Amino acid sequence: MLDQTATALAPAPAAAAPAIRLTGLTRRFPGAPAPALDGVSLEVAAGEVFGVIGRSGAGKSTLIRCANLLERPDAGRVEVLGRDLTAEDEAGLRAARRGIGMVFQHFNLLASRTVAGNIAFPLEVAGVPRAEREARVAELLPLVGLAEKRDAYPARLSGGQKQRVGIARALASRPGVLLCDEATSALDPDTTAEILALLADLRARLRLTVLLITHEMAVVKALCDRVAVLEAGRVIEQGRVFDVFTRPQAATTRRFVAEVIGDEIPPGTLAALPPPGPGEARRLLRVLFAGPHSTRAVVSEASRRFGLDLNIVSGRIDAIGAEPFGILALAAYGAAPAVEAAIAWMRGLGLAVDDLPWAEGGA
Ligand SMILES: Nc1ncnc2c1ncn2[C@@H]1O[C@H](COP(=O)(O)OP(=O)(O)OP(=O)(O)O)[C@@H](O)[C@H]1O
Repeated sequence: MLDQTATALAPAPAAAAPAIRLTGLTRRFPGAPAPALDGVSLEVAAGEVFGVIGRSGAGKSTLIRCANLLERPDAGRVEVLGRDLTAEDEAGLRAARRGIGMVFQHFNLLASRTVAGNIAFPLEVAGVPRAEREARVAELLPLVGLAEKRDAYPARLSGGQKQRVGIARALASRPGVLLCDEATSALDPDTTAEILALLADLRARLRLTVLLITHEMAVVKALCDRVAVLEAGRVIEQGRVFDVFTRPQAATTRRFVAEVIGDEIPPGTLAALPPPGPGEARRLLRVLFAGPHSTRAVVSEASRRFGLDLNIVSGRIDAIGAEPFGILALAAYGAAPAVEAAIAWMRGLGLAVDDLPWAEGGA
């Protein structure tokens, strides 16, 4: 049975349909003033880690529950590994769910079973013979770093260890896709980092396809290839994590991104800057360097070439995956055409330059 499942759920070839395709998902709970999901569409490619981020109440839990039909959408379609779950009857759904692993925020372990017993549980339910179950558990324990804890009961485990069990259990039937519901939200920061590293490692080794929901941008940054931002049941922005982090479009996304990118201008900084001199323009610019630019050289050369006074008011150099980037906020003083020319010159170098509002002290 295990082998059959594995074959049926082998990763799709590159040109095939996405591993998960959600189309026009809508869910309104009876009596609720607004729908929890309002026409959500997204696609997760085979081997991709896709994050859905949103504030409390945005609709994330409803979305992930709809993705395996634990919650039935009022409208829309859920396709997983080429199978339309919305068209399946209960028996079909049970079979399809064996190809979908689920990791929960609160682990949902059985207190009366050992670590091995919890990991083997979905295999037992699926009727996998004992010897095969034991072989699979023996494979999974070292993979999640729990080789020593085989016979421990959940009450004796730390939160991080419990989630390792939850992850191993989700992988037990070699699912074609993994759904993660706030997998690190119940953990402290160090344990969160550990579990994120484990998921990143498993993802690389097993080429997992993952759809995860989270309210933490750090999770998206550490794990995801692409991200969708959910607000009031709608996707307000989606794209590659690098693009969304470095050039967020929606105000909500900018707030999320600021939490992890840390490119906010420290309070009081702008108020401390001088007003523009007579005939001078003063602009606040956000300059994004993607790739191996030297921020210092660009700032000093722009200043020299165009006769500007450029003050760095905040700066941050970071990387998302293997892609480095830098973000600077510059207060630019000089003749208006010279500032324009400097902006055009920087854009010509491939930098993204945007105006920021002069939020303090008045422009
Ligand atoms: N079973 C339910 N009955 C009625 N309303 C519900 C139900 N489940 C969710 N809702 C409502 O639907 C909206 C979306 O909830 P959902 O739990 O999906 O959001 P969320 O982004 O996961 O938030 P949180 O992070 O707080 O769980 C909220 O307004 C919520 O109150």
